[in-house]
Amino acid sequence: MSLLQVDDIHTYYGESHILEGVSLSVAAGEVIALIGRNGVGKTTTLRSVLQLTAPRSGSITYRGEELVGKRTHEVAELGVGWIPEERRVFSQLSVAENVRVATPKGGDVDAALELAYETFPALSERRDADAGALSGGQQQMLAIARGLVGDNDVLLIDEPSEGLAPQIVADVAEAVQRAAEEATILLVEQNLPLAMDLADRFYLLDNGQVVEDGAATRGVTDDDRIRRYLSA
Ligand SMILES: Nc1ncnc2c1ncn2[C@@H]1O[C@H](COP(=O)(O)OP(=O)(O)OP(=O)(O)O)[C@@H](O)[C@H]1O
Repeated sequence: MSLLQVDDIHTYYGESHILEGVSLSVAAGEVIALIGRNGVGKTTTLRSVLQLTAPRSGSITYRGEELVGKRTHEVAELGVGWIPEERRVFSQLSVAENVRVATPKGGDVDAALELAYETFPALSERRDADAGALSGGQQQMLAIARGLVGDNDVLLIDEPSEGLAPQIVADVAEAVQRAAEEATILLVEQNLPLAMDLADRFYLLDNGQVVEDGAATRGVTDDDRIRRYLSA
């Protein structure tokens, strides 16, 4: 049974019809990559799941429970975590404080810190540094760590490699892989080889519709049809 099921959703910004019947499913433990050119609706799909931009029609269920119609904080409370492209960390707080404030009320802060540091040893070394002083890759790790300690079973991760130098992208890839040991992941990623390395399956979006899906393998990066969809 799928953990997260998106069924024929139509999502708009005002009059602009952005998602035109997107369906996808994510099973527990999977890493799913959502790929496609700029502006095809990848971020909007994540925003739809979170009810940040609620679909006008269609259904999104999490553990069988309908999310459409819920408030975003209710979706978050069910265990759906969001790691937006802007890597939301508190730059003036230390690494440890960033993890602490992401721990749910009444949660075990020591256990959260241990999980964060065990998953990302680089964060352990910088635990007292201000988050704003971390490298881009380390900030991404911290953003993912905050998602993990927030008691989330699913993480929606938007473009984690965006704007990072190639040697740092490798750190981010490792961060996503480590997070995948703890949570199910729906990942938006423009870097096709990286997406194929990280994911079990992929969905390719074009103009607000899923046009391809399948197993995520390196062979996908050579597929002419897929490459045509991805070239601008
Ligand atoms: N707040 C908004 N108001 C109006 N239109 C928007 C808004 N956000 C996004 N759009 C439009 O919706 C479409 C889909 O955007 P979306 O961000 O989902 O694409 P994407 O596939 O994630 O691409 P990118 O990699 O550029 O983020 C684009 O045409 C975009 O211009």
